[in-house]
Amino acid sequence: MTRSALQVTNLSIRFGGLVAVADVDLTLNPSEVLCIIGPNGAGKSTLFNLISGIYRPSSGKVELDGRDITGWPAHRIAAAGIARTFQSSRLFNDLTLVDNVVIGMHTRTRSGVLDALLRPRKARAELTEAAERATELIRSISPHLYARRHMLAGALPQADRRRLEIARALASEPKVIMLDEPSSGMDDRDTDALMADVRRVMAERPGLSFLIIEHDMRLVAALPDRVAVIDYGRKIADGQFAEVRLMPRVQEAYLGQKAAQHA
Ligand SMILES: Nc1ncnc2c1ncn2[C@@H]1O[C@H](COP(=O)(O)OP(=O)(O)OP(=O)(O)O)[C@@H](O)[C@H]1O
Repeated sequence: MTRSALQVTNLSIRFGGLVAVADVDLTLNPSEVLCIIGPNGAGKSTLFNLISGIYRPSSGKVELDGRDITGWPAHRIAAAGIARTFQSSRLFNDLTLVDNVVIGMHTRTRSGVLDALLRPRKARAELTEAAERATELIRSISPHLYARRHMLAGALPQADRRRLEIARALASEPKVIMLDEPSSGMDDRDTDALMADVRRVMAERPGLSFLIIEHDMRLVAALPDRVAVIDYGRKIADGQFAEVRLMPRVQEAYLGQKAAQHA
């Protein structure tokens, strides 16, 4: 049996009286795309924060490639092979695209501040090599971004900012990459380009898995191998989108939200 890339078992977190994530089980296989969907406030981002070490779970287990990483701090989890993007952009606007990606490599570079002070030549050589690798990575992800690699990130339109964030996440050479609403703020054309980028990245990196929170049903219907639905912190469905979308519980979860919005 193949080992799962990511295994989440009975994962829960409470904030005071609120159980934001409740006994969630998830399996993400190598080379798989799994989308997490669910109404606003269902607990999707909190689940990401638990997996990536921003929050410590109240109970449950997270395993990466068979290794128990539960409760590890975020930087250790990143170094172990989980990269992520956030709903709101975390780019350095005053740095070029290449430098933003170089920063994403920090879990893979060896020189620290002390090295830079004590062995500046070695640190400089490592930085030059990182810039070359960052440039190559940008080229492999998107010719469009490659043409803009020396621009400041702050000058990029929204869709390119998202692409760059994915490039930066990939720079740490992760086993699992988690994208939090990658298509938000994109039109249909940009969303199609994003899906093409993800497929290209996957084709070039056998074994890499994607966990994606998404609201755009066009993407959810087309991109993932599987979909997991979260509602009130619990997983209420897991399977092919075509089947999951017809489940009464899933329809109720979304209808409940629409009713609340119209109240
Ligand atoms: N640090 C926190 N302290 C207290 N409550 C929190 C905290 N983080 C999240 N919550 C609560 O947990 C619940 C789940 O929030 P979360 O942001 O995970 O939902 P979501 O599914 O990602 O929503 P959206 O689709 O709107 O981004 C919400 O009720 C939220 O208010």
